[in-house]
Amino acid sequence: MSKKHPIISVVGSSGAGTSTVKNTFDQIFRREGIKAVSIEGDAFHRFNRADMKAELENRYRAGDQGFSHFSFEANELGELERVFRDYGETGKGKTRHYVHDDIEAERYGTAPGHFTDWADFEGGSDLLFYEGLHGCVVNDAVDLAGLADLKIGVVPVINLEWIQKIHRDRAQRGYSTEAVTDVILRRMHSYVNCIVPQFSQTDINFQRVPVVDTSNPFIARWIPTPDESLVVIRFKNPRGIDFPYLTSMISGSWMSRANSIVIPGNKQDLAMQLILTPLIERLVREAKRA
Ligand SMILES: Nc1ncnc2c1ncn2[C@@H]1O[C@H](COP(=O)(O)OP(=O)(O)O)[C@@H](O)[C@H]1O
Ligand SMILES: O=C(COP(=O)(O)O)[C@H](O)[C@H](O)COP(=O)(O)O
Repeated sequence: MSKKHPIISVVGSSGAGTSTVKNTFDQIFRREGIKAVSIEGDAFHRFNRADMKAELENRYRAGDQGFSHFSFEANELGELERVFRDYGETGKGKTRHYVHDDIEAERYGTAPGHFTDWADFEGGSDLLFYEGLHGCVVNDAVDLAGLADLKIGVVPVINLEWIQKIHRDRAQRGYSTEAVTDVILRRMHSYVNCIVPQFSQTDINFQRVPVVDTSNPFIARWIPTPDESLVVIRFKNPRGIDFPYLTSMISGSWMSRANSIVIPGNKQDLAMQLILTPLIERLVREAKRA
């Protein structure tokens, strides 16, 4: 846990919505005058696209059906832990970008399926913001959750997550529904063993639940909209959370458990601002005092 240089870690599976949630954090940082440096989790993949394809084929031939981008050994988690630890101690560190598609290729000047060079974080930041697949991993080799000061899970119910991934990968990455379905199936073992356990480490989970039929996510013509969903917000430690304030400020919200509030899907942005702003402000205030 770093105080002088706090770390916020937002974790979610592929297609869960962590990049989308980053937009809300950016709004809070902008409004509060907070300078954040950020890491996209894909930057710590171990292989580029071609090498990953070869690694997958080798492992399949060796009988390892469970290997995928979600697997610990497909990512440089030891390196990520070093970046978290160094940042927590010094406010310094480095990252890179994994280029998924032509838009990102244009932005970073690197071909899709490849990494940009490592680059140091800008100096003078107030905090480090991580969003991606593995920011709260705790296993025999690393304890990333222990180094993050605020841990957020983005965990839509699985049928919705699959709809979101299929639509995003078709629209932005040029994959077919069949190809994305194959990736979903292939990643099931590592999803259960590497991604899901993190959501027990997080401080707050945002779970979007559609209130329209998603029985067959592989034929959904569009992603259920915020108006077509609810969001369950669960607090690992509800002490200190002003639930009466939240339910009074978020119309249509209610408490489903002593540590969980349910809100209309179109109030997620408002809820995140109301909940996260004071938590982020406190992290930065304590950092300045440290
Ligand atoms: N709260 C939401 N409501 C509606 N669509 C969403 C929501 N969050 C994410 N999406 C959509 O789901 C897809 C995946 O989101 P993205 O942020 O790219 O996921 P990730 O970065 O976790 O892989 C995108 O098409 C995005 O627009
Ligand atoms: O799924 C993820 C996680 O990222 P996200 O959360 O953005 O989905 C991988 O980064 C891509 O699948 C890389 O594979 P590819 O080389 O096929 O892009």
